[in-house]
Amino acid sequence: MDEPKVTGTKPKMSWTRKILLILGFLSTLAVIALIAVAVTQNKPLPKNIKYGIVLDAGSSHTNLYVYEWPAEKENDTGVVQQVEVCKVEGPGISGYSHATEEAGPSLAQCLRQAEGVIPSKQHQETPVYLGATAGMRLLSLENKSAADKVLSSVEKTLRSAPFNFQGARIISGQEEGAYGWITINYLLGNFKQSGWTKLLHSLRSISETSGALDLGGASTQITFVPNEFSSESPENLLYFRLYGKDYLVYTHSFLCYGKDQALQQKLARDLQTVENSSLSDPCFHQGYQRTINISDLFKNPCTSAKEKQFPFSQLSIQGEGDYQKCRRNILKLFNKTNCPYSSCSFNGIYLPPLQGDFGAFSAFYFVMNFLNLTSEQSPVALDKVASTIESFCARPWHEVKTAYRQIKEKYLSEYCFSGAYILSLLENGYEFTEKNWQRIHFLGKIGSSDAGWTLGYMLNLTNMIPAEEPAVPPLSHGSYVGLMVLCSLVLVSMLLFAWLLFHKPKCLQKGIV
Ligand SMILES: Nc1ccn([C@@H]2O[C@H](COP(=O)(O)OP(=O)(O)OP(=O)(O)O)[C@@H](O)[C@H]2O)c(=O)n1
Ligand SMILES: [Ca+2]
Repeated sequence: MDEPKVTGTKPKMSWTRKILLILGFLSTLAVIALIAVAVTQNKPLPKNIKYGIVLDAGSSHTNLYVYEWPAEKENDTGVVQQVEVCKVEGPGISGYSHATEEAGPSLAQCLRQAEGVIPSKQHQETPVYLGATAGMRLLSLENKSAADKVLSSVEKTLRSAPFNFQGARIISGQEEGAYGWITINYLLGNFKQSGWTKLLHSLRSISETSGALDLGGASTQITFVPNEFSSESPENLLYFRLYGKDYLVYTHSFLCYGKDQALQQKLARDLQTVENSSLSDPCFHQGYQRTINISDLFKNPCTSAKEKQFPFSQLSIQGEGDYQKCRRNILKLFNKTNCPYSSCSFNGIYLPPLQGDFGAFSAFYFVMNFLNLTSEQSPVALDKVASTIESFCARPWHEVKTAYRQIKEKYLSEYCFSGAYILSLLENGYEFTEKNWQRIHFLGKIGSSDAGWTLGYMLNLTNMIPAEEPAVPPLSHGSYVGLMVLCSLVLVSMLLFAWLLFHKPKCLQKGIV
């Protein structure tokens, strides 16, 4: 049987169609190549991590912080983060005034911990700094040679660690305030905004910085950018140029107004009025008792002026748990009578009108956090804060002790005093009102980093905050690849559309579908 013959010939492809097909094929190839190049060639380089160590030698204890950041992004804001914190066992380094050679070895365990966190091949290049604050400032006023010996002991230990020792020194109160302010604004991303956030911020005019409130054991700092510039008290003004912007910052550090020294001051003053060796104290819980050596009370420069002879060597403190009385008692620590400037906080110290938001950290945070008063979702009003502290102070000591067994007795017994002191300092000292109280944010950490002066100190000493804004690529790698893919898809769609226009496939011709 004859095979049926195929009739008719295949229509010849027109030249236009052929060219279009080739063009389409080549464009698809080009798009694939473009995407491949975008993804591979521009892939961010493998991260090269750098490390830095700062020891915060505070009056009550020493903390060691390890920070890390990607080497390529050193000058960006918000790239340095805390990866480790180690609390040194025992007292702050100023507590070694009678055994100065033991100050350094007390840091050894935390240094070993840092060795475990940082890859060994990077130990040598990792800078280590130690900054001592108010405890050492006081020791150096009281006994300069003991303070020097403590610093030498600490230096010896730090030099024997495998890191790159960069110095151990007492930082000034001004530096402590300024670096705390730099830290929180760096971490909050207030210094530099890029791209959309910059536009958004300028539209909402929120490119402001946040003030910093730091409460330590021996000193307290207040730092912020005031609204109006005044040259009344130049020692309280600092000038910074950061990321291309000028900042005039007010700062003051009150030595002896940290929470431990404020309590010492209060006790030294109350002692002047006692007739026997017993003192009723409204700032401790009812049923709480503590005995202190009178010679210890007058040992440091915060209290030494009040020293006199007493017919007893020990003082027995009995708690009364009376918040209102405690507030009145604390008020006497703030001398508001004479102010040589247009406005003052207390003790004749210049304070410009308070301005903007404040981040309050260290003991401001520890105490308010213990009292459950730090919620950012529903900020607690000033009167509610006061009533919470009042009811806490009114609880008998045995009840408080059983309710918070896990908390160190030294801390727990002082939260009533500390709560009352914080309110006195903020309300009476700095004159925060019901209204601007709402602008205080109690912060422990920002992201993974503790709020405090150490990060700002390291950023400054490693020149990681440039004066001028560094040039940044307009697009991030992700946005670049995304844009590439989008453009390619648009291109392919257009080619497909053009092809469909010139060569209508049969299925799209009228009447077939
Ligand atoms: N969970 C905690 C931790 C600490 N504290 C107390 O908070 C105070 C301040 O602690 P800190 O900010 O660490 O002070 P230092 O840095 O040691 O002191 P300074 O900055 O004045 O040198 C100390 O009295 C400490 O007893 C507290 O009540 N509760
Ligand atoms: Ca401190």
